[in-house]
Amino acid sequence: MKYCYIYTGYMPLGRHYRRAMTRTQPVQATAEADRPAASMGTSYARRDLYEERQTVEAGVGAFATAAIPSGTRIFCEESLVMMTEDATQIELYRAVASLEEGSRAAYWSLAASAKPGKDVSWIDALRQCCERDGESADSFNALVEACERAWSIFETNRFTCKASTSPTSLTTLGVFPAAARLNHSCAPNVFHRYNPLIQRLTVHALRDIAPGEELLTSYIDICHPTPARRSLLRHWGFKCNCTACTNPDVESDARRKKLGELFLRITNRERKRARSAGGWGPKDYEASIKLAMRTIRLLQKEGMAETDTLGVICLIGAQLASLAGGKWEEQAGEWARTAVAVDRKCVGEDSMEYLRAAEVLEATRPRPRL
Ligand SMILES: C[S@@+](CC[C@H](N)C(=O)[O-])C[C@H]1O[C@@H](n2cnc3c(N)ncnc32)[C@H](O)[C@@H]1O
Repeated sequence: MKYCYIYTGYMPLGRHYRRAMTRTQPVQATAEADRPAASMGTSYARRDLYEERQTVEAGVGAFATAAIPSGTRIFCEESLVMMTEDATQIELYRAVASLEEGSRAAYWSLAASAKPGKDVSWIDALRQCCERDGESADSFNALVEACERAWSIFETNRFTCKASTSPTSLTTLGVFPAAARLNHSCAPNVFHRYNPLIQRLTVHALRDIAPGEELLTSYIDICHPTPARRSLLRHWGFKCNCTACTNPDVESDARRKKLGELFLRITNRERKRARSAGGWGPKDYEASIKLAMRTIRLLQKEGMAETDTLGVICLIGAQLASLAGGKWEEQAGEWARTAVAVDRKCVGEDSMEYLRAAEVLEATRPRPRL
């Protein structure tokens, strides 16, 4: 009988069970697998800038131990495990069990507060494998428990690495052991994003952070009013006590709701423009540019000008204004400069977002007359 080390000790991992698990899809994300290693850089967590500490209500958190200037990259981390959203508990367990010892211990040490999934069909599949292998009921129960714990840790700590872009594509999620200690706020002071070019999760300071402040990221899209944010955060099993949630102000909620709507309208119009194959006229451009303007003003009013959302809208606005030309040319340059500055701060110069913004900025520069 083969044994595989997991957090509870040694556990039987029989012939059928192993075969059942190897039949499943590969667990490591493959999209970036063939990128050259040279572009990936190193992994680090700036322990010289922060420390992990127990909090009163939110488990372990990360706290600044030095002044952290806005834009500082605090984490640049490889994932321990990366799975597509359709992966089963068994597949996840297999991925964790196959980690080298240090990484496996790091995984099992993470918080587990997410509730078990509703779909329990994987338990039947596991039972059949265990029965075929002649495993005892105790072994089977321990294995179910291990799979459930692996799942809860994953659901508690995963960050989105590749968002689904269509109904047929799947979201990829990863667990990053140091960044996993970041607690949530709907008024965050750091920003996280997976960078596929370097295959790392990066976390940047959104503003200057003073020593003693907790580093807080947002697990969700914050362009939602308080009740909607609360509902999204139920997944992590806590009620957010950040400034935006404890004093929900009607005007702020209305602004965040409006921001969500405007964002959707702009992105839908952009999709339409992409399908129009150059058939857009000046009025279409003007309507989209005005939507971008309204969104940017609202972001500033809501105190969200520090977030990456501003960079996204400014980039769209800059592209539209540049294409519209004429009276919009100056605006195109201004928005492109803002997008470059926001992306440098939030995701860094090695990110796709920054490179795209820099390209748009270059295109908006006035051409010398011949
Ligand atoms: C990614 S982990 C963050 C690190 C975690 N606190 C730990 O001890 O390892 C997510 C979990 O932390 C807790 N958490 C995060 N943000 C919180 C907050 N604002 N208030 C209360 N609990 C929070 C919740 O239990 C959540 O499921």
